[in-house]
Amino acid sequence: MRIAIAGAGAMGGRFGDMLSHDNQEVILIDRWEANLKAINTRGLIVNVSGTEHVDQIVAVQPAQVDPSEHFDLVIMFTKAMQLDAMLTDIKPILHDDTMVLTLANGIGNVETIEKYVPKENIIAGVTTWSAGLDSAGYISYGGEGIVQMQAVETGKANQVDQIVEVMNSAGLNVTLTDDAIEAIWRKAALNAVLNPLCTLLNCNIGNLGKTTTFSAMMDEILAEFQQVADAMHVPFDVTKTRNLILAQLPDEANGTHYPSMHQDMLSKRPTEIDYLNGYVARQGESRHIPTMVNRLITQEIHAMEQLVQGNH
Ligand SMILES: NC(=O)C1=CN([C@@H]2O[C@H](COP(=O)(O)OP(=O)(O)OC[C@H]3O[C@@H](n4cnc5c(N)ncnc54)[C@H](OP(=O)(O)O)[C@@H]3O)[C@@H](O)[C@H]2O)C=CC1
Ligand SMILES: CC(C)(CO)C(=O)C(=O)O
Repeated sequence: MRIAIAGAGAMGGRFGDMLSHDNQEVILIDRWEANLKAINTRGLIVNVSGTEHVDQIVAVQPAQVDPSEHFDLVIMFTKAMQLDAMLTDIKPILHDDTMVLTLANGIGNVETIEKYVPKENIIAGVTTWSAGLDSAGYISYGGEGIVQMQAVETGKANQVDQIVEVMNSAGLNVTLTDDAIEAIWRKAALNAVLNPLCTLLNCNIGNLGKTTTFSAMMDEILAEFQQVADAMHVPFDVTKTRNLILAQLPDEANGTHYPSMHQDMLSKRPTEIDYLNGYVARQGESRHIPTMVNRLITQEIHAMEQLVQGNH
């Protein structure tokens, strides 16, 4: 299967590495020139639980992709705030026979893609796989994860089934769900708990889970998600969400992982807080639903962004 991964950072690199190792035709698309140069010069260096290998995978600028090229699948793996720009850049290769999969964190990504791609060509999903971007052309990963996804509209079932088969052959643990919106909200809530708390407390997921106040902090954040989801008529099961969060704590899951938001803060790069806690805080405020916890967390992360970036 011909696959283009738009966004060659930590997750784009991990998925590209796993798919290319399963003999799929994969290219990485990215605008970050230093990343492209490193990958095309020496290969993508991949550190898997301490053991390195080099993946000779092609990485190109969006403008370098021949518009006549047809990819069976494009996986969007930019950060949420880069998604619109990347879609504009790669629009020439978004043909009628190209499926577009989004596994990025945050709420609102599907709506952004719908501006560029017919709904029946969009597959929306979430993933608990993790990866770190150590430097340009160098990623590290470990642990296990899952992918849950669903076509936004029916009509391309055969293509979706082929994509599930290819991704599972690469070991990506993919299942189809009948409610991607619920899965996206559940993952966003997971990220709204783990990502900012690990970033503010400077700890990995496992150590956060060992604190005596973790459970109370999780429940405060999730209670506001539940109220806003109810008001927006979005199915949200706080117990399933709690269980998914707790399942990340063991080392063999994501316990040793510093969430992507922590990595962004270390790299002095913008975080996705506005697509997580910030999204729920805004939606709550517009409906006169108290969302003080998520609003304060959002403000704290933005303040931290300004401090680490020197914009204060
Ligand atoms: N990391 C993780 O463990 C997980 C992440 N996710 C989600 O997946 C999506 C992608 O995340 P992730 O792969 O971690 O993101 P990364 O920040 O690692 O990479 C995404 C893109 O950011 C840009 N970028 C990264 N670093 C730099 C830099 N130093 N200078 C310039 N550009 C840079 C590149 O795009 P560009 O060329 O446009 O600059 C890159 O393709 C996000 O929505 C994230 O929340 C989901 C599950 C786990
Ligand atoms: C790995 C995981 C699940 C932890 O929140 C994630 O989604 C991230 O790092 O952004």
